[in-house]
Amino acid sequence: MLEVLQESLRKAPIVIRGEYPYFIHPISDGVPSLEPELLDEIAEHMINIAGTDYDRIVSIEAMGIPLATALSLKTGVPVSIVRKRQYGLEGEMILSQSTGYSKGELFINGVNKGEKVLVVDDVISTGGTLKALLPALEKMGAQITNVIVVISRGDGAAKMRDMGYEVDTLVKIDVDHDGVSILEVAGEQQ
Ligand SMILES: O=P(O)(O)OC[C@H]1O[C@H](OP(=O)(O)OP(=O)(O)O)[C@H](O)[C@@H]1O
Ligand SMILES: Nc1nc2[nH]cnc2c(=O)[nH]1
Repeated sequence: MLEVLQESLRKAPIVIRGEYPYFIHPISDGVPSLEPELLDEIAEHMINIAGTDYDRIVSIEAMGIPLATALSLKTGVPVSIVRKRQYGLEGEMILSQSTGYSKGELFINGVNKGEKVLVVDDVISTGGTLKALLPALEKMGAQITNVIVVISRGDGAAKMRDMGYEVDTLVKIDVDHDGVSILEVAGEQQ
């Protein structure tokens, strides 16, 4: 299951950002090369989890964009990207994002009251991003049907569950200075 994703994670290099061992992978960074087979495997898996019954796919720049695009092409569902830049459009929602290595603001546009929304992203780590985003989408009147994140590292997904949000993840990993270890793969017995 998810063989292309697992193989690519085993090859992921690590760089140190401050104290934080940061893995570099096509899905989370777009480098060195994001192969269509990998995107296809992930998009198919997301459709197996969430189906296609939603009005909008919401994802976060930068690395949610290829995932949301691949899913949109398969499902015919439109995409709204949560941006790190302000547009000042009517109804724009502003929120504060904090990750393990950055802080900033996010801006949501294009999500309409009453819409069924699928949220996808590349990585969940501290959960800081989704902790800010999911309540904001609900405040805008969206009904969140599923939240799917490709790679889980750390306890962000568990924290989101404690807040009442189920986050499906495709692989759980651990990262240290030597590389990535795969702890769990969706749909596989451990
Ligand atoms: O669970 P968290 O600790 O919040 O981390 C997860 C966030 O970190 C990454 O984005 P990043 O802000 O690095 O932006 P990028 O996609 O532009 O690289 C990832 O795409 C998530 O949005
Ligand atoms: N690429 C990448 N994205 C992340 N988002 C949260 N942690 C990480 C990480 O270690 N690597």
